[in-house]
Amino acid sequence: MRIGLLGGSFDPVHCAHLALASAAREALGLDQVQLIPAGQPWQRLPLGASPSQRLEMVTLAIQGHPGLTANPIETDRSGPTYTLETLNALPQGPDYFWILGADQLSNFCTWRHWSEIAARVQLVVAQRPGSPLTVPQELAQWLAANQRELIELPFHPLDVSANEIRNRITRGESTSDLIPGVVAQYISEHGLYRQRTA
Ligand SMILES: Nc1ncnc2c1ncn2[C@@H]1O[C@H](COP(=O)(O)OP(=O)(O)OP(=O)(O)O)[C@@H](O)[C@H]1O
Ligand SMILES: O=C(O)c1ccc[n+]([C@@H]2O[C@H](COP(=O)([O-])O)[C@@H](O)[C@H]2O)c1
Repeated sequence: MRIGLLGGSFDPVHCAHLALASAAREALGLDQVQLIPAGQPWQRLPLGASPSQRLEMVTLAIQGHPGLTANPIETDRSGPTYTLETLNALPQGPDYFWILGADQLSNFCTWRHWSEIAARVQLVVAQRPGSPLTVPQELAQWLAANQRELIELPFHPLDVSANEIRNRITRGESTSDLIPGVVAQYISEHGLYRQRTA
């Protein structure tokens, strides 16, 4: 089994997340890609939606996307969300591919025990407008020393961010081009992002 993992705050999930997960699945021949909403993304708090709301939005968003699943492993856990803890809790056996955008790659060496994460998964990075795709020096050295490579995913750049979506909702503007209709409806029904949280 080859399983892709796309972790995120998903506050809210948007079309670039879905495109990224599907692109990785196709390009790398993955059996499935699991979207994993972080329970308490410690570098991100406060968030506009609760862990269960972000999980529900992801569950709605992946409807009709074959091979994409929502994994509640991090929203079911309490305390700050550390990716290594998640990897430790996943079943052994499959080959895991951790998918991330260029912005998070730049940040990767601030993750808790990042080198253990890099040893456990194949890292897969996608370009993102506004974030030059640069490999942090420490990670580049680690990859070379451990004869490991970073996979660069062929991915058509999409200038979409959850921050832009939250801002638009706060301003009362449409987000229909950036998020699935079911997610827009959920946000409206739950009154999310009408006021700025950070
Ligand atoms: N437009 C995009 N292109 C490529 N990767 C993306 C894009 N949007 C999000 N990602 C990646 O998806 C993962 C989860 O992202 P996250 O849930 O934090 O969304 P975000 O849009 O970056 O949020 P925010 O705007 O609040 O910072 C991260 O690895 C991020 O780099
Ligand atoms: O493990 C860590 O210390 C760590 C630090 C920062 C980010 N992450 C993970 O990176 C993913 C993307 O995070 P974010 O902030 O872009 O939503 C998400 O799965 C986070 O849990 C993980």
